[in-house]
Amino acid sequence: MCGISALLLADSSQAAVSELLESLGLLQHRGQDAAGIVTCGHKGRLFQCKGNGMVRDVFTPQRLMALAGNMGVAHVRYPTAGTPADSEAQPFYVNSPYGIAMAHNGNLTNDSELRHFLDYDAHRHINTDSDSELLLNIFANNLQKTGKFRINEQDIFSAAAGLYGECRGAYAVAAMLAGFGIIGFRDPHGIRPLVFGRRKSSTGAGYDYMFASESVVLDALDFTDIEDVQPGEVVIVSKTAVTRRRLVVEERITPCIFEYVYFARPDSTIDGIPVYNARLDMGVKLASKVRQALGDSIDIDVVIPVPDTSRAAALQLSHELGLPYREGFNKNRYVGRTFIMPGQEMRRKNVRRKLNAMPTEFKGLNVLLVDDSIVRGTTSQEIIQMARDVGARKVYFASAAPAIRFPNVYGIDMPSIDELVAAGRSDDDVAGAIGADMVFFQDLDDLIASCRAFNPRIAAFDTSVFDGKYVTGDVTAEYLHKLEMRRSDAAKQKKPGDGEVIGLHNYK
Ligand SMILES: O=P(O)(O)OC[C@H]1O[C@H](OP(=O)(O)OP(=O)(O)O)[C@H](O)[C@@H]1O
Ligand SMILES: NC(=O)CC[C@H](N)C(=O)O
Ligand SMILES: [Mg+2]
Repeated sequence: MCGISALLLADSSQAAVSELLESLGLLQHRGQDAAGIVTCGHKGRLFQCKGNGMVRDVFTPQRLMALAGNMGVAHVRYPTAGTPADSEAQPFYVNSPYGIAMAHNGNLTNDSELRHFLDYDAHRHINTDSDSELLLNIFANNLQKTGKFRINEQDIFSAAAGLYGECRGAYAVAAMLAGFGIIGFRDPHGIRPLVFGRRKSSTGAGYDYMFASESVVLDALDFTDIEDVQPGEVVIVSKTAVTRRRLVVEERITPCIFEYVYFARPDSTIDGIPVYNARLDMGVKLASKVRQALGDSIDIDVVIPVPDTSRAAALQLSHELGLPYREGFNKNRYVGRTFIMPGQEMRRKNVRRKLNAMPTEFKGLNVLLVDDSIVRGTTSQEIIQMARDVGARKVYFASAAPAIRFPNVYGIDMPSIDELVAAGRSDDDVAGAIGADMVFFQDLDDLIASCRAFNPRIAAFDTSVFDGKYVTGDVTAEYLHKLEMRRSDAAKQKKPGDGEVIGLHNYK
């Protein structure tokens, strides 16, 4: 689940880089593997810094100074396609036509077909295994068709319409055309989020405009008039105007429900739904599930969240059940999110490095641990053991999301059904596998209701990891098999080619 942003400052003498950097800091929770910024300065020259690592590692003061210009595009990466190579850090760039830099959040489901088309028909060289490089080249190929010396907004809409016709899957995009402006668009189902907003220029030069994956970025940087880019909509911010057009209107738009469960920051609002409030409501509904299962014999002494994401749901659940809420696990704030780390061994070790159980909160007690989700079971397994090690008597485990039993193909790296602890298991079997006395999973209808409560206009969500229904309609068993072969933990152990691909990155 990558994070993307793009900024155009009205005053051409100002530099966009410091706020782009800040935007990446605010989106770090969406991708910890690579980061990058491309800016556009005088004479339409593009400047780039990107590479593997956290935001704080990739950008040194010296590298940042070199990123000149009043507009730019930025990215933090959590790979879901291709390899972890530096060369797949984003934004991607192509020189023709016009000079385009692009940052992509999501995952294309027809990447093999697009790769073939770009090679055999469009004759465009693709230098990495990244699906995002394909997306950029599809856009470039469509823009090329205009055949013009200088383009206008209509040409960009035509290129995007071509892309909508050719690309399947999930894509929220922030792009920049050298010397022209910035562009944001979302796939027709609106699976991945994208917002934009404006702000009066500090020098009175007009309005600054920004796109970002999450509204928290725009809030923090004092932007106002924050709106979602609509599914299937293209928003173009040039030096002189903002032009938007909804090119595809799907019958049902289906934002990814896992954004509300886990990915997004609680202080963001996505498609009109405040994430924190949706999580509180998940806690209310999960409480009634626990009550239903245990009836009058609730023998729980204390409710304890698994930091960080589950806190809102756990708090509200404890309130509903009239049980004390205690912070039993202390979190090391310097260890990142474990679920989005590559490789099971790394994830497992980091749960232990990150969370430490405080014996006073567990000794001799029946505890209810609450997490937002159980995916591979890495966190729950470790944490339940930790609770027992410090003297917990019974350990119940509640998940604010239903059991995850199907792979994700839209930008969450859950490619393999075999890695999902709940796949093919009953709830009792899951409890056995993670070492809990009992598990409680949210019902899917309740999860959907928790989100819809804040925006009933959204009739449905992408809930594929819970029900195996893929909203783009093109996900076959063969595709899922190929994905698993390419991206399971076992497949990732095989190293990519050792050779350095052509230097489109400059981190080292
Ligand atoms: O069953 P698993 O495969 O372990 O995945 C689920 C866990 O991973 C996530 O936590 P993470 O540490 O990534 O982030 P957080 O600090 O935001 O909760 C999520 O919040 C669950 O705790
Ligand atoms: N999580 C994402 O959005 C990933 C974007 C893209 N598919 C990549 O792997 O780089
Ligand atoms: Mg967690």
